[in-house]
Amino acid sequence: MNNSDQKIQTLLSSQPRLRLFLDYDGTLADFRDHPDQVEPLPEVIDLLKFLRNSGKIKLAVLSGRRLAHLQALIPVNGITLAGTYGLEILKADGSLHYRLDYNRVRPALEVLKPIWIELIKDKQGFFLEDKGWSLALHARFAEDVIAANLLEKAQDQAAETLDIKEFRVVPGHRFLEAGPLLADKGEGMKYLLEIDPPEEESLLYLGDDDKDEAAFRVIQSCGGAAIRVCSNVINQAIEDWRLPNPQETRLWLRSLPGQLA
Ligand SMILES: O=P(O)(O)OC[C@H]1O[C@H](O[C@H]2O[C@H](CO)[C@@H](O)[C@H](O)[C@H]2O)[C@H](O)[C@@H](O)[C@@H]1O
Repeated sequence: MNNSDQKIQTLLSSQPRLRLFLDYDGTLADFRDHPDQVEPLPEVIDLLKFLRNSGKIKLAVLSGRRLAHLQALIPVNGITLAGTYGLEILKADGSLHYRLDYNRVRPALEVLKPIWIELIKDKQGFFLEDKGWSLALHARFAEDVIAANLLEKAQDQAAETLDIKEFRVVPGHRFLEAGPLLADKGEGMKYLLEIDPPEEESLLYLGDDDKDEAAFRVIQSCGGAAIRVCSNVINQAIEDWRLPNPQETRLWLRSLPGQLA
C-alpha cells in the first residue's frame, strides 16, 4: 500500500500511464546559496532514470532555470527539459523548440542589464543572474528593508525600460525577474500539453513556489493534480496535496510506478 493522499491515489490508479511534470529547485533539489552552486545530484539523476525506465511514466522537468543549466543538472536522455519557464524546450526525442526569437527578446534586456548592475553595485547580498532570455535579481542575503526597497526600485526601472506588451516583471521571495510574457509556467505547461496531448494518462505536477502555481492551475483544469513541495502552508487552496521537502519528494516519487493501474 502506498502513502499518498486519497485524491492522488485515485488519480494514479485510474490510468496505467502517467505524465509527470517536475519543477527543479526546491522540488527535486534543496536550495543553495547561489544557483551556480547546485551540482548534478546523483540521487536526482538516478531517480529520473528509474521513472523513465519504468515504461509507464512520461517525464518533463519545467524550470525557471535556463535550458543549458537544466541540461547540465539533468544529463538524462528520453525526458523533456523545459527551461526559462517553458520558453526553451529540449523534447524527449532530442528536438529543440524555442517559442520566441531570441534576437527579438535580447535587445531590450541588454538595455535593462546595465541599469540593474548599476543599481546593485556595492550592495551587499544581491546578485544578477543573466539567463539570456530573462534577467533575475536575487536578494537572498540582503538585509530585509534594503532588499525590499531595492527590488521595488528595480521593478520601476524595468517597467520604464521594457515594453509591457512583450515583457513582464515578476516578483518573488527576495527575487525579481524580467522576461518575455511567455516565460511563465502556466504558458509553458499549456504548450507542453499542446505539442504532446495526453492519451490515457493521468497528469501530475510537483512544484514548490508561486511561479509553479500557474502550472498547478493548468494541470488541474485538465483533470490532473498539483502537489506542493513545502513545509509551510502557503496558498493551500490551490494545491491537491503536499510533500515537506525535496528528500521526501524523491522518496515518494520512487513509489509512483507501483501506484499506477
Ligand atoms: O523553477 P525552478 O526549477 O524552481 O527554478 C527557480 C529558480 O531557481 C534558481 O534560483 C533558486 O535556486 C537557487 C539555487 O538553489 C537559489 O540560490 C536562489 O535563491 C533561488 O531563487 C535559479 O537561479 C532561478 O533562475 C530559477 O528561476
